[in-house]
Amino acid sequence: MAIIRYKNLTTSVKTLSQIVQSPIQLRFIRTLHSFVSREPIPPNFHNNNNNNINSYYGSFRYMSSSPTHIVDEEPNVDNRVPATIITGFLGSGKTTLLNHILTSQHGKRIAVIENEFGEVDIDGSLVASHSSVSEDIIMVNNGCLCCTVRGDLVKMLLELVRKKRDNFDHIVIETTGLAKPAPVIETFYSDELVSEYVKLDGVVTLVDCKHAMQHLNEVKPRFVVNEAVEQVAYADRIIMNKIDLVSESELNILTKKIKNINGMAQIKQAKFGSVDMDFVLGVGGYDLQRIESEVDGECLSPASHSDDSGHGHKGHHHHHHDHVHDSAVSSVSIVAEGTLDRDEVEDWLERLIEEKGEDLYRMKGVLSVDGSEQRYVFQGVHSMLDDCPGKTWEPNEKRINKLVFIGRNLDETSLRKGFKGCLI
Ligand SMILES: Nc1nc2c(ncn2[C@@H]2O[C@H](COP(=O)(O)OP(=O)(O)OP(=O)(O)O)[C@@H](O)[C@H]2O)c(=O)[nH]1
Repeated sequence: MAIIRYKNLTTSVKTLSQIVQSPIQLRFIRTLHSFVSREPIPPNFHNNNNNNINSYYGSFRYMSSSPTHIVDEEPNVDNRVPATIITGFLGSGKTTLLNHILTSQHGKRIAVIENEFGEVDIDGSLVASHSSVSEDIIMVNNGCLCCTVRGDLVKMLLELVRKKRDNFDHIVIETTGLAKPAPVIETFYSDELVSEYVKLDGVVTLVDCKHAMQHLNEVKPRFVVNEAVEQVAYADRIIMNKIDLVSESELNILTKKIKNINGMAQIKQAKFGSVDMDFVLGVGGYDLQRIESEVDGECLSPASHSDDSGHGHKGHHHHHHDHVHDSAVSSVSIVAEGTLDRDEVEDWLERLIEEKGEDLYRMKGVLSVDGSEQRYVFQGVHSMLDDCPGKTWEPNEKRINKLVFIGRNLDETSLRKGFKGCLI
């Protein structure tokens, strides 16, 4: 069972009565986030095949009728519809990728939520002219998805699942070039109805290889976030787009820069957003069952730490610091053999999110804890922490713990100290 904990215990206690039981028995505790008023979803919404809906905001075009979706009613099967967030700086190629998704043969019926500043939905017409027949496209024109229209996003997601669930298999949300991903991600956790019916599949960030370095290095005034950095930091998948416009050495420098910010995401280079669909759809970025393969990826594989190799893994750690530019957002990864005291781990992680939740963008880990033959798997976004037992350790398998943290002003020394304090 996956449990989502929040740092604000008072809030949790206050709202225990509002715990929602989702199809995968995910216990959800509502936080202090602002909520928008909305109509309740009728219990039989799955069977509601009404094609005449209008979105609350902006134009809505329903582009096809589709075969009836068969809903698996088995208990413990996660029937929630996956949603992918596409983000990236202005002009990085988000619409180009979206068109690629909509015209590729992946067998999925996609509902699209887009938002653009201004009155004219230029991107909407671009997408529409390219898209195949089975997409829903909703435009949000009233501002940036991450701030003013977040409530609208909730409404639209609910509207989609309530009225048109039978007509799509996946939702793709294209954010404006300036959108900060965090509030959009939080929508999937902080709104109990959304989290009950929609699961966040992953954040895909487009990087314009020609201009990214300039944006990533831009020094912002105090308390002003650098959106380009944030978009890279929150990504599960990064598409380094427009590689036709840069040299090999420029690419290498940029790749290093990106890995310094986000040592967790898988990265692919592309021209015109042309990547395999399984790189962007069905990535399971927030799926505890898949954390292990994620942290086992290139970023945390022992081979990637050639500077320390040959000394075994014990106490092995790595900090993706950018020493050229003092970017406040970076990754810290820890790879170390040993077994941890489970209570200490839970205390440590909870303390961490309580004290540093604001600055901890993402964290993931696979740990060996005492008294368990199974891996202890966790993932977190800010002050949300989600954990569950993972795969069983083989009898003679080296118990190597792998953790990765992405955040602002991460204190590597204290993270390592915290980790070591849990070792038995
Ligand atoms: N040379 C080159 N141009 C590209 C590539 N990918 C996209 N473009 C072009 O870059 C421009 C911007 O691409 P879009 O897909 O509209 O970018 P976007 O991120 O949706 O842009 P905004 O919505 O303004 O944030 C378009 O003219 C694309 O044709 C690429 O790999 N190479």
